[in-house]
Amino acid sequence: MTDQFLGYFITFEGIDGAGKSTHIESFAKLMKERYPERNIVVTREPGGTQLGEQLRALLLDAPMNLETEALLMFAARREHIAQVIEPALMAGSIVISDRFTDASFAYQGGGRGLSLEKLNSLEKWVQGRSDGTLLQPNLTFLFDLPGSIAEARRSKVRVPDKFEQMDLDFFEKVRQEYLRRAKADPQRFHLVDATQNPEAIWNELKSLEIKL
Ligand SMILES: Nc1ncnc2c1ncn2[C@@H]1O[C@H](COP(=O)(O)OP(=O)(O)O)[C@@H](O)[C@H]1O
Ligand SMILES: Cc1cn([C@H]2C[C@H](O)[C@@H](COP(=O)(O)OP(=O)(O)O)O2)c(=O)[nH]c1=O
Repeated sequence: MTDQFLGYFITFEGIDGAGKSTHIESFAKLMKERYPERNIVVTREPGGTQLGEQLRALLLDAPMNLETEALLMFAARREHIAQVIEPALMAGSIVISDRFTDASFAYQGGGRGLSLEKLNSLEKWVQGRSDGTLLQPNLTFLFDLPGSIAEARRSKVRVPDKFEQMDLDFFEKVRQEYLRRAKADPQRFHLVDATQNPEAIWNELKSLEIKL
């Protein structure tokens, strides 16, 4: 039997420093105002569960083999789906996640060079459902901007983690893989020009009609 999701799954994606975190909480509030009867779940990857947060601490700090990194990202994701995302969607909640699988394709695939074949099989394994479909976001905001602008924004405010220490060439490859995926699935992706000022971005997010 097909498990019917009554909820709606939204993800925020983009290279580090693109401006996702700046907008995610206000966006969650906006959804609550629009849909007061719905429960809103704001979560993140890697993370979102106790185990996922432990894996996050390792992933953002310890240098590791590429396959190990991908497997741990997807292990954290499996737990996140099982404990948080699927139950919330089954109960009709709106789930808003700071990153999901597009980030694995972009960072481990585009950035570090893991093959699409391996990423596709991990995705199938971790997001596969009993009816043969894959759990996917209904809507993904991709905050797009050149790596140099993102780097300048980051350097003002934070101590870089493992990924944020990567060079511009890495972030350009990550960005290109995000854009490739957005082009391949225009129905799911909404591309945000993240070079705009925060007010303009917020107006864009607010004006988007979202049909649950
Ligand atoms: N549109 C913007 N223009 C200029 N600076 C921004 C913009 N959006 C966010 N910032 C700033 O850039 C930094 C990184 O933003 P953040 O939202 O943490 O990015 P992300 O979550 O995508 O890594 C923060 O200091 C934030 O205030
Ligand atoms: C979900 C995910 C994140 N990442 C990376 C991207 C980011 O550099 C990092 C954590 O993302 P993020 O939460 O955006 O970092 P911050 O708290 O600094 O805003 O993990 C991957 O490499 N693969 C993945 O599958």
